Amino acid sequence: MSDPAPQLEYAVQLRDVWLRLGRDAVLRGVNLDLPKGEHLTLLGANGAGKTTLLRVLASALRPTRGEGRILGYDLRDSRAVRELVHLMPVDGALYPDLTCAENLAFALRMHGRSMTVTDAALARVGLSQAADRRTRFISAGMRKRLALARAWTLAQPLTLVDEPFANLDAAGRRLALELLGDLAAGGSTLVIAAHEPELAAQLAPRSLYLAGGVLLEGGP
Ligand SMILES: Nc1ncnc2c1ncn2[C@@H]1O[C@H](COP(=O)(O)OP(=O)(O)OP(=O)(O)O)[C@@H](O)[C@H]1O
Repeated sequence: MSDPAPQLEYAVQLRDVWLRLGRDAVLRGVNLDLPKGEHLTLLGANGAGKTTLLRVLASALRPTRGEGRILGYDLRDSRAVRELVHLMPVDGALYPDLTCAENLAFALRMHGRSMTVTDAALARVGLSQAADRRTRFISAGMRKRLALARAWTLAQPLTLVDEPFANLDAAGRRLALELLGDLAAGGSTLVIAAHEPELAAQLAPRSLYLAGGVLLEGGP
């Protein structure tokens, strides 16, 4: 299948994307058109390939076969894609020896943004008291809050979130909905991989289901 023509109204265009890791084909002929501003919930059992697909969309993994565009840029143009996309991995991908405030400031600096918003972002996620604690010493839920604060502060045009509700208490899940809702309202397109379809659907009513590396419409 040929490279899709760049269409600026699409956040994601994938054509027959295959990805092989080791011996296994983890993604098998994935096709996807996601218009800008239309948010997507990605469902599927453990090991179905959700994280792998998010990593392909972030240009962190290159398809073995097939083509794709992110906001009009070829997926192979990693530099351009990474300027526009934020991937929030399931473990938060924080630097364990940096404090909460330093983790946020570092991300902002890497994107040439002002670091003056760090305090406000920490306050927004209830982590003001933990600002100076190294992230290796905070709880999994606090790390999730910090990773959400980083995604919210960066507010990239395409935000990919892997299990944003995992490890959060009820207040944390409400906060995740609010922060991701702010991102959507601000114009970021969201792709949310989650095991909580009813929560994710509040933000992203369109859902697709991965099974054995194949992307299907609807639920299981
Ligand atoms: N680096 C790797 N090398 C080989 N296989 C891998 C690698 N990373 C992931 N896989 C395999 O790819 C498949 C899909 O994994 P992936 O993490 O994308 O699933 P997932 O849908 O996100 O699962 P979960 O819901 O458990 O987070 C799994 O079978 C996994 O073992």
